[in-house]
Amino acid sequence: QFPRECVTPEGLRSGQCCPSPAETPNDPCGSSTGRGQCVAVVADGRPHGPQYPHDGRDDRERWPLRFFNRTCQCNGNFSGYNCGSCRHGLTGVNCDQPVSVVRRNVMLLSPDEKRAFVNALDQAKRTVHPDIVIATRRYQEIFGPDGNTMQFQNITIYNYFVWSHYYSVSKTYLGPGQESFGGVDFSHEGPGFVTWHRFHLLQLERDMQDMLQDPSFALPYWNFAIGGSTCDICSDDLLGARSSFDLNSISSNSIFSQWRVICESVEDYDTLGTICNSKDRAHCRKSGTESSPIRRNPAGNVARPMVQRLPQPQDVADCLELSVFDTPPFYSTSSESFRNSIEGYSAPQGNYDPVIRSLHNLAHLFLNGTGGQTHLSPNDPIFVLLHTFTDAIFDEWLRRHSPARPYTLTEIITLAVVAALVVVAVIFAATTCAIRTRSYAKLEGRQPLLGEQYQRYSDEHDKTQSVV
Ligand SMILES: O=C(O)c1cc2cc(O)c(O)cc2[nH]1
Repeated sequence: QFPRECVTPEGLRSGQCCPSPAETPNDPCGSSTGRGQCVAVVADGRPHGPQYPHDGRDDRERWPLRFFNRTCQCNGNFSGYNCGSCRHGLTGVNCDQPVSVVRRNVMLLSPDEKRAFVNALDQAKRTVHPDIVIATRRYQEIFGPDGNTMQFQNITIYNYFVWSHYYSVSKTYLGPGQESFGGVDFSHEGPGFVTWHRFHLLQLERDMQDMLQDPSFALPYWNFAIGGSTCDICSDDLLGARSSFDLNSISSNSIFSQWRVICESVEDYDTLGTICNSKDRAHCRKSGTESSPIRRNPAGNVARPMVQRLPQPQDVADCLELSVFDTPPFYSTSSESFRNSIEGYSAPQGNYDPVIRSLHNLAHLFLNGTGGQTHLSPNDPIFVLLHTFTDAIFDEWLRRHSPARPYTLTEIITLAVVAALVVVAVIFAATTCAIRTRSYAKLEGRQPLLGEQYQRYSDEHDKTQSVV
């Protein structure tokens, strides 16, 4: 997924993706106005962990170096692929006006607010992303059969949200006739789980703010930690009630019954070596089959009773007690790890047990359908609300256990200077004391004990009373 302006044959061959902000053409990254500059990308070069035994086989390794090695680095409050937008929470031409973006409990929205949110999601499902296009082939084939037909497609704002999640979890293609490697997931089962999903949500929130031209638009959240087996947000004024005709479908009174899922033909992508793309639908239509509606059957997985109920409020309280963010082996088998507990591969109290599913994972599996399969889950818009709540718990954990931030160079220098001054002051004070003590000791024999002014104490007077 890249800015549309960067995916020309010349753009990709140059390895540089440094577009100009819309207001200032021919000004890469808005450098002439101090918004940013075009710099070499520095990607993590450390070796992969044991879970991923390949090297150089997957476009996603050391992202985005397979495609681009120079991109915009924005200054201060500026942000975006061309530094043409503001950091979250800021607005205005100079990005210096704070704007409050408050995520609220979706159940507490007014009927008008609920309607506006549902309509905004539906608009995002239908609106082509103004800036971003998706790759439909791996890098090897990205220039097309003739070397000049770029293999990128437009995608809608919401489908881009679905696609990027799919891209992060999809298998590593090892070549024709070889089984793809499914042992790695770039956004789950590891320390990046909470931060990856935080950025994912911020991207959608930002895209919807731009679409609605409302910089204060906030995604609401679903408090899924309510126990029991009722999906409280599954009503037609929110995310869609259950259909009366099909246990696995959404009621036709909900706009979400009209939504069609993308990225479901994983076997085809593997065989053809393609990536999920919107041609799926055309292909399916030609062959007489539409792509599928969202499937959802909350609490309906009778084969797995453990996932027929939602997490309990105490589960949230318990995982917030874990003070260590993540623990070795930094995987879905970690114990005493806040990350693995909120993700839901260990118990909320921290102990790992392979049969346990809790918190975030349990909420996904409870949905029992599209929302419970990693390559498809964001197709069900409940994903958005499930993850804003997961993110709220992460936010609370950061407030309670915020790991000490490493000092910056300026802070280190300031601390060193202050420490040096303190040492000099202590040495000076100690030396002065020592010299004075020595000279007083010499005088002691000749001086009255309390000095001149205290000689007016009269023996007749109360010793506590001054006669000065
Ligand atoms: O089986 C699980 O634990 C499971 C399913 C599922 C689906 C999903 O979209 C996730 O993000 C996580 C997840 N875990």
